[in-house]
Amino acid sequence: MTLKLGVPSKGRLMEKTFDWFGARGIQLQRTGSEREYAGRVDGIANVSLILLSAGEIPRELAAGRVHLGVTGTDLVQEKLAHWDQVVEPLEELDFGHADLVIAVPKAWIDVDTLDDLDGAAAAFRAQHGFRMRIATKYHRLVREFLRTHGVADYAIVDSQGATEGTVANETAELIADITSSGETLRANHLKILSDGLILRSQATLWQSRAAELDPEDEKTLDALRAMLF
Ligand SMILES: Nc1ncnc2c1ncn2[C@@H]1O[C@H](COP(=O)(O)OP(=O)(O)OP(=O)(O)O)[C@@H](O)[C@H]1O
Ligand SMILES: O=P(O)(O)OC[C@H]1O[C@H](OP(=O)(O)OP(=O)(O)O)[C@H](O)[C@@H]1O
Repeated sequence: MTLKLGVPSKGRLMEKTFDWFGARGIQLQRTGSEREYAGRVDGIANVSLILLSAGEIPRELAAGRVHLGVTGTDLVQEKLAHWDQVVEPLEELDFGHADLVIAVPKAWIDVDTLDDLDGAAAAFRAQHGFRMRIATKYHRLVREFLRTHGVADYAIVDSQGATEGTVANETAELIADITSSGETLRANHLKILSDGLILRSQATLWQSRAAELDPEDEKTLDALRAMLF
C-alpha cells in the first residue's frame, strides 16, 4: 500500500503546501499537462499525492480515502460534524490564515455588535415580513455561532463565492465569510461586527482517524513524521 496525501489541486494553498513540504526535503509536484490533476512525490518512498479541491479534503479524510491531507481549519470544522473524532490535526502550517467573520453594511451605523444585530433582526422581520438573510458557505459554523450568542431571527442564504457582493445585489442583508487583508470587505462597504469573529483559520496538516494503516504504511508514516516535524 502507499500512504495517500491529499493536497489542494490549485491556487495559493497548493503552491504553499508544495513549498512547505519542499523545505522539509519532500518534493510534491503536479505532473502531466497543465490541466491534468496528477502528481508525484520525491524524497520519500511509498507516499502518493492525491490532488483534490480544498473543500473536498475534509470528506476524503473522514471517509479514510486519504491518510493525510492539507486544508484549512475552517473547511474541516464546517464540513465535518464532530471533526475531532474523525481527523487529528498534526501541524499548523502557518499559511492560509483567514478569519471567518460576520460583516454588515457600513451604513448600519447602529449595528456594531451581535446584540445590536439581534435587535435589528427583530425590527427587520417586523418591517419586511421576512427574516434577515445571511449569505455564507459556512452554514454549520454560522448557525452554531449565532445559537451560542442568542441570535435566532435570521435565514441562511447559500453563497459559494463572491459572497461580499450579495449585499449590493440585494440577495442578502449581511454576510459571513473569510477575510484576510480585509480588502474585499472594504471594497464592498461592509464592516465586521466587533464580536463577530467566528473562527481563526489556517492551513493545517490532518491525519485521518478512519484510514487503515498496514504495517508498511505505519513505517512510511514514521519516516514522514521524522522528516516533517
Ligand atoms: N484570501 C485568503 N487568504 C488566506 N486564506 C484564504 C483566502 N481565501 C481562502 N483561504 C483559505 O483557503 C482555503 C480554501 O479556500 P476556498 O474553499 O475558498 O478555496 P477554493 O480555491 O475556492 O477551493 P475549491 O477548489 O474547494 O473551490 C480555506 O481554508 C480558506 O480559509
Ligand atoms: O480579505 P481579503 O484579503 O480581501 O480576502 C478575502 C477574500 O478571499 C476569498 O475569496 P477568493 O479570492 O478565494 O474567491 P471566492 O469569493 O470565489 O471564494 C474569500 O472568500 C474572500 O472573498
